[in-house]
Amino acid sequence: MTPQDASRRMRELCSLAPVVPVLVIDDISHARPLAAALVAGGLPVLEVTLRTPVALQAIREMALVPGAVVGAGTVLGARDVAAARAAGARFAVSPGATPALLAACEAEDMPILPGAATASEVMTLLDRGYDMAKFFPADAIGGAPALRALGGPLPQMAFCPTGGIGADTAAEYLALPNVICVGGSWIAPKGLVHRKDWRAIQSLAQAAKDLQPAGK
Ligand SMILES: O=C(O)C(=O)C[C@H](O)[C@H](O)COP(=O)(O)O
Repeated sequence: MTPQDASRRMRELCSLAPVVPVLVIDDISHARPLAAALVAGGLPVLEVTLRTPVALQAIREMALVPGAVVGAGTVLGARDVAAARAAGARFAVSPGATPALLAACEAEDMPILPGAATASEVMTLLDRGYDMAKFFPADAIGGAPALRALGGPLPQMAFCPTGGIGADTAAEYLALPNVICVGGSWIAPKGLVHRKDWRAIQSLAQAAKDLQPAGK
């Protein structure tokens, strides 16, 4: 898959809803009901981080939920790409981007949302043919003002900012012309997941789906 095709696919997926829930699953029994609640709330694109022993199995199970488009997060290298692909992940997300990671995704036909935090990192991705990236860790590196500033000289790169974003700040990012969607874990907080409060999570998803860009 070419970088251009990968970015086109990621732009399509990121256009399906304003928020991509970032999920850390440590109990496999949570996978299906959690995905069902998020999809029912209007957030079909789900990122399951490869940070727990059951993450790959969770991707497999969540992919069976009608309407869910499940990808793998925390994809750091070729081994993760192969494992994510075998589990049925439809896309990969990474906090950064290395030549080896990008080459693996291109070879394995895995659309990737690579991470970038600086102008040079954005330029490196643009040089390779990518025009959709994750801005990470968004809040810690300057938030919406930093992303707005990057959009001045580099308007051709679109972003999904992630990292430290919450219900209170998401709208500010969504108002930027270079933001298609935002990512975050606030839609599926640990406490609610452990209490299996799927109804509350569905409500959080619904509120996130209905987010209006600030000032628009
Ligand atoms: O795992 C990855 O690929 C990451 O880059 C990290 C995630 O994007 C953050 O964990 C988002 O989580 P919050 O800041 O809690 O919304």
